[in-house]
Amino acid sequence: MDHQPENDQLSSPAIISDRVQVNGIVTPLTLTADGELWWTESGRRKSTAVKDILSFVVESNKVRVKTLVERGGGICCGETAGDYARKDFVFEPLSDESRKLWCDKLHQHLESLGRPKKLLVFVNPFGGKKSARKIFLEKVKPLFEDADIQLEIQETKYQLHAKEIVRSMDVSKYDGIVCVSGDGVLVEVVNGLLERADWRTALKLPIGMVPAGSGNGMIKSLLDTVGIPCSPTSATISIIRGHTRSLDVASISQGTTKFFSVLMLAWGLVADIDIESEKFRWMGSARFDVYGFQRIICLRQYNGRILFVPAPGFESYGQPASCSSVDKESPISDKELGYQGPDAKLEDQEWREIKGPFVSVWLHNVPWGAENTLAAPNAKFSDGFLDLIVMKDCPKLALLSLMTKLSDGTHVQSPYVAYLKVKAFVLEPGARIDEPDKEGIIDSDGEVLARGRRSYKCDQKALMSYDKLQITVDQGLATLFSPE
Ligand SMILES: Nc1ncnc2c1ncn2[C@@H]1O[C@H](COP(=O)(O)OP(=O)(O)OP(=O)(O)O)[C@@H](O)[C@H]1O
Repeated sequence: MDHQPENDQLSSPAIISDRVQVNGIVTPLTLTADGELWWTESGRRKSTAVKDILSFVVESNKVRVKTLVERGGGICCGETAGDYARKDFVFEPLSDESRKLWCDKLHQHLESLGRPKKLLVFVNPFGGKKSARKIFLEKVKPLFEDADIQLEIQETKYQLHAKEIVRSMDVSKYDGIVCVSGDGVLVEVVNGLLERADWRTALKLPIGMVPAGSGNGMIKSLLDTVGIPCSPTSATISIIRGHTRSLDVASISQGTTKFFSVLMLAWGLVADIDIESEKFRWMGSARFDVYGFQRIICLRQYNGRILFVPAPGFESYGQPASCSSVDKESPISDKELGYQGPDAKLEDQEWREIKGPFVSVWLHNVPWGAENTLAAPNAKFSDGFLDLIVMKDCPKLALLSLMTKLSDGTHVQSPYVAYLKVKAFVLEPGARIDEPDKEGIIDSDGEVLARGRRSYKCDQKALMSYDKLQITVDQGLATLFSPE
């Protein structure tokens, strides 16, 4: 016998409930305020997963609802991808009037969700294993189309192309920007938005990531935080749902030159592995492990000094230091319209210092540096602090074992690692101790920020010189599409 779902079985009130035909059988169908569809089939009650109606179309007398259900749930068959399956649910209202009412209610429900309607999508055909185009066409575009999201697609043609577009685009035309790429394009987008005169408004535009690079640290951090596997499908679904979260932005400055970082800054071992392994780009993310092993066997140490303003609770790290080497913020000229970095009174802060030699200095904004690297397990997206991971002297065997611990973040428990949170940071990079005529590389978000003398590809120009640079954090400045 057909029966309506009991109200206490529904997760939220019914928006509409009516008898319809499903697979030729008349059954009650209910749409709840949470976006669940309930119907009975062969005497059993079924439901789609909450809030996973993507869109619907009317096909003659029938209504086709495009849905996503969690793998293993529901009854329809369709493509299974990640933890979700795309399924169509088709029903036939018993009258024209009922069909119109269903369409109105489904439309109202979808409108109430605040999902993005138009997105600018960057596809980087060069990132990672050069598969972004394929990922976009096979995994991303069909889902966006099913969700009725209008796309403006832009393949990036060269380095900084995305930044160039973002700097001058009409932000009011879009509900978000999507990067089908690695973290490099995301950083370009954030920097492009911050260089605009209207950066305050522009930064409210949510940015979504679909993993198609080598590292994919940002999207891994976003999805892993809520226990979702890092896949193009889950990333696309989280963009479709339209939830957002704010993200701290670190301003790195050297004199009047500025760079805005959202992922990390590395100097020493991590930077050398990240940048010098580019010659193994064809290996995908395995390049980091292979080259990492090589770098530890021939370990380098660097002279230098770091200064930092510790977050509350981390005041015991390092030694007290004077703020004399901290630059006062440079005055803003009329020509500089973009964001100038946070208005922090650095000279009034309690600075501490650690002197070299260093094996590695690593600052992290989010937990994952790459899909297999939980660099800073305690990092938060918008706590206003950067996690600092410092390694000084460390035996090679211990270092090799630490490499294996990067995948679950337990490296920070090692007695060879100092792990703390900082509000501001100064790096004074020095030369290698084994070959003092050679210097290192400073890497921010996977790109070279500065190259020292006789370092890898030292003839190529970088944004900053291999010299003192200063970092401050602005809490929650950028906006990301996020699964929750
Ligand atoms: N058509 C292109 N040719 C060459 N480089 C490009 C092109 N389009 C974009 N780029 C540059 O490719 C660089 C790397 O891109 P991306 O971050 O997407 O991949 P990745 O470096 O493999 O991944 P990750 O940053 O996550 O490690 C960026 O600096 C970007 O500017």
